[in-house]
Amino acid sequence: MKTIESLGDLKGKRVLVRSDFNVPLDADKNITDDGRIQAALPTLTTLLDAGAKVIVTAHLGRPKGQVNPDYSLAPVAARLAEVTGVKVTLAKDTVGESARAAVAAMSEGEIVLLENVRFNAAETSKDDAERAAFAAELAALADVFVSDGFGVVHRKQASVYDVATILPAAAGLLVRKEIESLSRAVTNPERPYTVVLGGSKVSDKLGVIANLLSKADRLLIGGGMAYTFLAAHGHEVGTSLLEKDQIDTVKGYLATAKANGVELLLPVDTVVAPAFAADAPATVVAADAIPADQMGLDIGPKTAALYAEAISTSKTVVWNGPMGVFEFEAFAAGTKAVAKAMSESDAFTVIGGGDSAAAVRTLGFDESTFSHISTGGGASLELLEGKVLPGVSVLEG
Ligand SMILES: Nc1ncnc2c1ncn2[C@@H]1O[C@H](COP(=O)(O)OP(=O)(O)OP(=O)(O)O)[C@@H](O)[C@H]1O
Ligand SMILES: O=C(O)[C@H](O)COP(=O)(O)O
Repeated sequence: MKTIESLGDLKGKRVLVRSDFNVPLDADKNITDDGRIQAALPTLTTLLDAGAKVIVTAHLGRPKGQVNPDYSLAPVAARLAEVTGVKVTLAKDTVGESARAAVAAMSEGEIVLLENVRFNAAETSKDDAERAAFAAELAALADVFVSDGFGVVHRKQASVYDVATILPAAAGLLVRKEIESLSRAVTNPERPYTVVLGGSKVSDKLGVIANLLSKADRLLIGGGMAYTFLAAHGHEVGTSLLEKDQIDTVKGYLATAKANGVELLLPVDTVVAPAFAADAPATVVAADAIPADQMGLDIGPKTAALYAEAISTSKTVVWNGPMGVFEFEAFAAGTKAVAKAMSESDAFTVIGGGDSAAAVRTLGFDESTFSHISTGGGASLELLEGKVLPGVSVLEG
């Protein structure tokens, strides 16, 4: 991938940077986890120090091509000014009059943040010509392009892909670091190579599981998706999350794992409750004894110990998706146990994805005890699946 250095002397140049500032906000629009903003800083400060005029484009949520103040990047602009210490101007639009005026008025060493790029329907359009026309308007604001929004490099969107075909383009430091770290786990991992998968949606992660059955030595399954696996084993799962239409596929995975010699570990016990609520009474039951009127909301303590042991004896560990409903204290122990085992391990440890990364931070773990915490959810999963990502391949050459 082309580096920022390949763009030459950037003093006085207008540099368009695509960042991923899709951060979680509370009801009062306070940023609850600014990990993605912090992760963007190395590239932004490198460009600011080089005397560039830094124009940042980013999205927040999925406003579906409509201007919607609920999805304004205003909270991000304020935080960006705090953490960079430089002047940050939020343009009222992405490529319109306000954006052009802000860029024309900016000085070297300053940032202009363009308003949510997804307020423009063309950004995510499936029509190549429509996207290209919008990308040309973005490109007209700048001299060169730096792609640094790792969380969106799996999207073939105007501000990620098309603009890189118009302007001289390079990968930012975050995109490089993410690709290097995740590649180390995907190609040639030190073994035993263990992948811990959790979260709520089995269907979203089927492609990854299929791919990992020929790559990983151990697969540890937790979170909401575990119950579809338990059902495939013939266990009753009560009112737990269950994707019935995936049971046959999952049965196939269990057979492939056996045939390939992959250790596929499922919960042996689980924490259940009568309702999905923070104050629901929690009970530990064996994985084959889930009561009909209860739902599994976390892996149980025996499972947590087994998974921690499997992690501690591995040389590469990749984790995506929480082991339980960690947002509720009563169901956070499984996620904490996995995070603790990873943080204490000497292995190359990668946390892939939004919710798991946020879980690690909100549960109070020191980020430096993990080898790499990815800022990308879908993007890191697609890399694990072995897919070519459009926002990466466009930077090669
Ligand atoms: N047993 C369970 N029942 C219901 N929900 C669960 C269960 N275990 C975990 N979850 C929920 O799964 C959610 C995370 O699922 P998701 O698949 O989106 O994870 P992720 O892959 O880390 O996210 P991202 O795609 O942002 O990277 C959490 O909000 C958590 O509360
Ligand atoms: O949150 C994410 O994973 C990225 O910002 C991508 O968002 P998207 O799934 O809406 O494209």
